[in-house]
Amino acid sequence: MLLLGLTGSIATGKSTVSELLAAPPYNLPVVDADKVARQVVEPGTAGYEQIVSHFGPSTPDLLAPPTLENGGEKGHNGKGRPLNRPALGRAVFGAGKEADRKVLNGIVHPAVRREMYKQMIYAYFQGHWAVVLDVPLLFESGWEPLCGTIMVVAVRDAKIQMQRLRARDDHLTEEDARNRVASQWDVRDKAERCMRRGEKAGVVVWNDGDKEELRREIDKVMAVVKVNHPQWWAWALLLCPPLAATSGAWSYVRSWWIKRQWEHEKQMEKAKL
Ligand SMILES: CC(C)(COP(=O)(O)OP(=O)(O)OC[C@H]1O[C@@H](n2cnc3c(N)ncnc32)[C@H](O)[C@@H]1O)[C@@H](O)C(=O)NCCC(=O)NCCS
Ligand SMILES: Nc1ncnc2c1ncn2[C@@H]1O[C@H](COP(=O)(O)OP(=O)(O)OP(=O)(O)O)[C@@H](O)[C@H]1O
Repeated sequence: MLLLGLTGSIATGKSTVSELLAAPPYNLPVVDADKVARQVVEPGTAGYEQIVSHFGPSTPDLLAPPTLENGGEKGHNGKGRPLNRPALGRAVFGAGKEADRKVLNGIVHPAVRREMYKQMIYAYFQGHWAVVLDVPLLFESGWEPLCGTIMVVAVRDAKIQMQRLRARDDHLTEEDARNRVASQWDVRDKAERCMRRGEKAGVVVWNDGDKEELRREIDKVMAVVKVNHPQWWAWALLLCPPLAATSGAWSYVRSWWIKRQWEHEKQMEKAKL
């Protein structure tokens, strides 16, 4: 089964693409890291407790105000009110907040990884030819070598990204939006890094146009991905676990090598400046 990593930067269109891939004619299962990241910090989880204990003292509005809809003072399950996500966002995105963001990532990411592995294994045993891993921080958090193919959804014009982000999340101020964009790698760098993997292992979808154009672009790109990863190969991997292990290991080593070379080049470029 192909692990198709879907990434980009904030508001460049990953969720829009994952909806297209989950619908006919593709019907692919999607493991959505943002969705899982919400589940693992619901009241009553270990993630929730750790976030409240670390960020509570410095963030007075960390929990959503009590309302009838969210279950009042003690929340729906009696384990606390849900997190006030915009407030937590302000605590971790922005200049000088890298250490707090690291703490939050350290709490959330291991739990996200565990849940994502479970969902991937489930998709493998269902015999799908591919599973989409929708992971915004795929490159930043080292998931890249796991993916047989990576699809980066990118925009050439940074203004479009900002406009779409502000239109979708109207609770964000312009500064909030800028901080969020700046907390990730530049999406054009991600596109370049993706192309470095070669056509079989990396595709870039440019999403500066309208949604109809995006759909056409996806159809074009998916035709290439399907030729490179046919259904018979998915069945061969399912029926022959040693083949799956060898193929997975080869793909991992190749991707790791490309990642290493890229990092080396970037270091050399920095040293020249
Ligand atoms: C800070 C939080 C509470 C803000 O919640 P909010 O509902 O406003 O945003 P949401 O979770 O929908 O994320 C929106 C987008 O922000 C970006 N983003 C989220 N977390 C991070 C992060 N730690 N670093 C950089 N970008 C991030 C992603 O592009 C994501 O798609 C939330 O983003 C969070 O818990 N982040 C840490 C977990 C994480 O890294 N999630 C990303 C997928 S693993
Ligand atoms: N081609 C397009 N034309 C117009 N609007 C678009 C296009 N692609 C995406 N959008 C809109 O831009 C916004 C951001 O898209 P989307 O939510 O898919 O991004 P994302 O990369 O998943 O963001 P995040 O990282 O925050 O999860 C959404 O409101 C979406 O409807």
